[in-house]
Amino acid sequence: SDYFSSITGLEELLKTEEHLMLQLRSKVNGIKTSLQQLERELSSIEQEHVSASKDTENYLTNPVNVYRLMKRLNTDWSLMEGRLQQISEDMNFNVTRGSYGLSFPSQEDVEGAALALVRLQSTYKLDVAQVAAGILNGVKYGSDMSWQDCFQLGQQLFEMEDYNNTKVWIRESMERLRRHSSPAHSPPTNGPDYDTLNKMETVAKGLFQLGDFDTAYELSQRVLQFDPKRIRNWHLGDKGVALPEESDEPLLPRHSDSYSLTHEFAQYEKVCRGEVNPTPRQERNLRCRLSQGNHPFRLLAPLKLEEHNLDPYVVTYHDMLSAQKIRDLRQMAVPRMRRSTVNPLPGGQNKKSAFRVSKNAWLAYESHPTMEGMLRDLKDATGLDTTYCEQLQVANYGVGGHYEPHWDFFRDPNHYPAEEGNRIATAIFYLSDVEQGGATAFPFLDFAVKPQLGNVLFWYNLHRSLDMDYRTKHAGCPVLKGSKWIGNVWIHDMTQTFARPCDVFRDHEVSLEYEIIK
Ligand SMILES: O=C(O)CCC(=O)C(=O)O
Ligand SMILES: [Fe+2]
Repeated sequence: SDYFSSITGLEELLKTEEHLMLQLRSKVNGIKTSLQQLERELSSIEQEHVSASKDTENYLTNPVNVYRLMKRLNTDWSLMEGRLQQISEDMNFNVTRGSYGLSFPSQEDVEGAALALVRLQSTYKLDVAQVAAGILNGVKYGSDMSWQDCFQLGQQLFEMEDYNNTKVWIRESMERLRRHSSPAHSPPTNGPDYDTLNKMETVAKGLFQLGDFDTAYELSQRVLQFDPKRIRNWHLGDKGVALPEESDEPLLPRHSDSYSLTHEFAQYEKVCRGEVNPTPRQERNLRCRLSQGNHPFRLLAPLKLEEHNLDPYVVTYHDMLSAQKIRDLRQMAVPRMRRSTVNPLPGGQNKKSAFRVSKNAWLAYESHPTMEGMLRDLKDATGLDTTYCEQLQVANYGVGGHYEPHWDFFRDPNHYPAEEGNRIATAIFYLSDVEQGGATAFPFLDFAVKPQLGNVLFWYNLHRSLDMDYRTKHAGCPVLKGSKWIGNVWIHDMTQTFARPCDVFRDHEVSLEYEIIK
């Protein structure tokens, strides 16, 4: 399960499909050959029979013919029976049972994939007609979706009780059917199967109840066009139009989670879309410069530092990791990747969540020189002591994968070892580019950072006083196109007394107002 949460899983599914394809192809070819043989034998009998019927008397007075007729009926026909039996046995093809060891998506996967699409639609304000045409933000990628594809997605969303999106996709489906097929009154060439017709009927009923009469009417007319007999079980509606019988259960839209309705969430989505720009006053103090960091070697090989924000301090170090090292890292991580979890309540179980859709693996720094080098470079760049770091967390987000706004520090001291302290700083190594979407967004700071292979995004989660800095709330925006890889380094505070000493005054009040969700 969890195939929808990252690209690595999806490759398995392609392999499954390839296996099934090859199997079925060889079956179909085998059946074709047997049928051709059967065809030849049958037509030779037919020929013989025709010539016998033309002159029955002459035929039956010839002993050879008599013998052949006997033999045909006695043996040949039962041979045919056997052949046919064999063919029908060959026709058995059980997709899941006959494919031991193959990966299949679960119902949860299908739902996850539908949710991802809807998430992208709403975060990036995508036009459904464009998405269906395979166009993302003006770039044409895939092929068009058929009316059936759109209907299937709409129907899936209907089952998931996401009625607003149901309407949008069913409308698109009908629009496509109208455009690509014959007019409604002429008989269709290739109609949907019985099961799909049932689903169309159910969704049509639902849309009536939801008040989308036009789409419901069009959908039900299509059902009749494909299967006119169904009208027998329908009733006459208001304007003398036949409608599928309504069910009496009212449709209540699924309770959408309250966070997605907040002003804060709207701001987050804006930042993901790149709709907010830092004010000139904010930007005036920001620089891109060469920095020697905290190590004399960096005089020779200075760091390319880009400041995003000074308080709280958020910066990018450019070109910190070569493409080759990144390839090695990702390779090490792949076999260990598991669905990412979140830990929402103190003492609670880590849980899979729609809040965070990705896969990750934890790797020990000591296990490879590349990772040791990453820590060393971080230390040189920031001056922080790296004695207390969690293992490197490599994460992969597939299309629609995301991580909703959160803080990296732990609010409950039980969540970190007392001798290590809280997560004072985060460094995200970008292990890939992302074609569209997937930025790291800071909704309270009004900017987002686009992943760029080899760069490191670094910030302090805590004030100098080690109080939590609530302004550092951040998120991984949904990936619109591409596959996003990151390596998270979390540095803890216990050994930073000299690296980042506290101020004379406790400086945490500025961030307190950001603790409350607005
Ligand atoms: O994916 C991102 O850009 C952010 C990831 C993140 O915040 C985290 O893993 O804690
Ligand atoms: Fe984070």
